Amino acid sequence: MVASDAEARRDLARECALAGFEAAHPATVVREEVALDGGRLRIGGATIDCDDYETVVVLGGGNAASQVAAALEDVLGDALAGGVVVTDDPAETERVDVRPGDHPVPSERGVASTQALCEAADAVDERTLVLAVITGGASALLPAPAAGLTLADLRATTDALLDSGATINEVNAVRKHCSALKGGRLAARLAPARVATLVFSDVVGDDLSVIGSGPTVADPSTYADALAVLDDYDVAVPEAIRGHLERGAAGERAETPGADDPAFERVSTHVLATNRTAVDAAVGRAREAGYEPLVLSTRVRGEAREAAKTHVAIAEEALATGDPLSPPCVVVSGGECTVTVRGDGEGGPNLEFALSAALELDGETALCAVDTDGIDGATAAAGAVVDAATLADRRAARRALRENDALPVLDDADALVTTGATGTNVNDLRVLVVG
Ligand SMILES: O=C(O)C(=O)CO
Repeated sequence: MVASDAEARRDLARECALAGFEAAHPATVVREEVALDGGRLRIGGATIDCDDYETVVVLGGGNAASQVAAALEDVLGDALAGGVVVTDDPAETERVDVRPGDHPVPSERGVASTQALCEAADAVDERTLVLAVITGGASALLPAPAAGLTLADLRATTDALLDSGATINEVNAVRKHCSALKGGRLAARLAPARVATLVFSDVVGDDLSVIGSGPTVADPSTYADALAVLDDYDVAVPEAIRGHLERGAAGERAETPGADDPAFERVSTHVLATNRTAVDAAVGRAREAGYEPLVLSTRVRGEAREAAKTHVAIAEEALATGDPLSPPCVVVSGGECTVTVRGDGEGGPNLEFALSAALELDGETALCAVDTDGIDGATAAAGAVVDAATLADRRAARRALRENDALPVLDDADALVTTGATGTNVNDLRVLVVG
């Protein structure tokens, strides 16, 4: 293998991934998807006449919420009166109040910020157009304990759910039924205002009622579903939570609003960016570089180290037989892999994906695996770029993988992709460059 060819493949893998980050950044997305033209607000294919409303405000939360708010300020200018968003990744804004919260476990300051959001929500009326910004992370960043519950109850429940192996749909069925805001309750609070919800999806499959626990979306799940999740996964939660859910299932608490609830009569939902946004941009960069691209799937999930082997197998097949496409080619996938933590090391799903791939790769292939929010697991890296030459000591690398300690090995190999918080969050992205 010629060293410069290998380097070019690694560079291209990284460039494709970074193109994905840029395309999914709120500044890029909002510039493309939202425009104000003579009082008419275009959001994707829909149009709302701002002149029908006295006030336009932005309310919401999520990792990317303040970046979306800043981009909306640019588009709307004086037409935007203000608003409140809660985030852990603050951007500079002029009109919208950016308040702090924490993720993935809710915090005291998140509760205070969400209280400010609720007060702003209670101040709107039918002459208000609310742009409700919901991005990944909103479930933890917008904690509003239901009556009788405390932040400590929510924190203990979040911790237990995140360790349980339950899917995000299941986790959020519980969170929605412990909240005064999630599962459509924010929409109920905002009615009769006109609400246009702007969504950045970090959920595989983009179920609107799951993204950020769907504060403005009708909720198909029930208290009984929430209890079933706790039972199916043996999740130990505080007595107050179980009691609350049991009373809800017995009909003593109001259900989250469903599709026929009048709360949603004046609510529309607009998905501005998904994993596909990043995947398409990565494909575009590959094409520019003269490589035939293939989108494998935007729904790859499961144990990261195993999914990595499947990706390597696809590259091997391409090199050996030209199926599913002939090299030089670029295979892109998205979705969200998980890690079953057994050791006590530093890593995340993308770092484990990359390390597992590096142990298998042989031949003219480079792979980049990154989290589009720039923070894989709880590390300071977005992910890594690897190839057959990345690992100097394979035994040590295998041991690191066993101990969930991918970060130091990939750092020593100078393989990390380190971007810092990217301002967006549309799940994971992997790029295989096959020479
Ligand atoms: O990230 C969150 O807040 C979710 O619950 C999924 O969008």
